[in-house]
Amino acid sequence: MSGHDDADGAGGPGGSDDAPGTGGVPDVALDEALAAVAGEQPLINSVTNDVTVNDVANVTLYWGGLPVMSDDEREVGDMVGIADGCLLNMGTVSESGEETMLTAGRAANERGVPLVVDPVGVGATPTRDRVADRLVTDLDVDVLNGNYGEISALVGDDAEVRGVESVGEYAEIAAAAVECARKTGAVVVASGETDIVATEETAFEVDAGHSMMGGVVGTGCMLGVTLAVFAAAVDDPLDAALAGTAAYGLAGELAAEGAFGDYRGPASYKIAFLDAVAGLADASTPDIADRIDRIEVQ
Ligand SMILES: Nc1ncnc2c1ncn2[C@@H]1O[C@H](COP(=O)(O)OP(=O)(O)O)[C@@H](O)[C@H]1O
Ligand SMILES: Cc1ncsc1CCOP(=O)(O)O
Ligand SMILES: [Mg+2]
Repeated sequence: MSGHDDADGAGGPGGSDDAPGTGGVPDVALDEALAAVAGEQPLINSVTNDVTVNDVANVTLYWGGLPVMSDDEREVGDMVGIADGCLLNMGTVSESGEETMLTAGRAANERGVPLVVDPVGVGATPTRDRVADRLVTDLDVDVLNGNYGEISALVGDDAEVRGVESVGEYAEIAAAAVECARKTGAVVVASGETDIVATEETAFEVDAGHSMMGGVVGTGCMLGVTLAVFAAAVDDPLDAALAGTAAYGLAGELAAEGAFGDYRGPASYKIAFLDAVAGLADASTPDIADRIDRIEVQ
């Protein structure tokens, strides 16, 4: 595992710690990030929802990681302790599941295992607001992903989350993502037509993806575990979030272009998308620098 506490200080592909690339954008090498994932085969424990659990497991595997879905209070701490990354997705969280997520998250923090949180549906109900608040308050989260509505709701901005769906317009999403990063200490990925990756200081726009992705249940969940896989193999959480978000969007584009077979609608698109995730490293090693722009946020 590489984790964030490696002593080698190599910083992984690219390097936000080093000289930034053009326009203050970190110079993240996607081919190196994909190779790091393939080389390390990170074990990712996902405590996730009942709806998309199988997709989350397969995406872990297709990037080159190893999935495990331990969510039993008796063993989850041990499993996370030997893992290289951990995802907490609260999509169908129960009362006992909430405690299990906190146990898993604490084990990740104690062992320096990169932790990703997807607060699915936060903003939709008071229960979800309370669970999400506990996760981001009690745990040190490395990367937090949610759709525009969820990220806006987390910071108390106007948001409409219907069930797990983001509804409405979010003109200030970059500012909300930076505020969310300040509140949680995490690198924040706000997903939507254009993905925003934010730190406490700045925000980046990642121009990758396809509208077909919005018509498949679970693309947000699969983005979450993608971020866990990249965070496990790439030392810096910002580099990992940028590489993971861009790689995921590129897979969505390749699938939409038909590079992994014809599709007839959202169901067959999903299969092509999963194949694109599995085949991205061999299909191309694209330069993602021209897909990432810095956004000025106060
Ligand atoms: N209209 C769109 N155009 C391009 N990419 C999209 C679009 N809608 C969703 N996506 C992509 O689908 C993934 C999931 O995003 P989103 O639908 O916001 O999450 P969720 O499923 O959690 O609501 C992200 O990678 C996002 O970039
Ligand atoms: C429909 C649904 N209900 C609870 S979890 C879930 C899946 C949400 O998936 P995503 O956040 O990727 O759209
Ligand atoms: Mg989601």
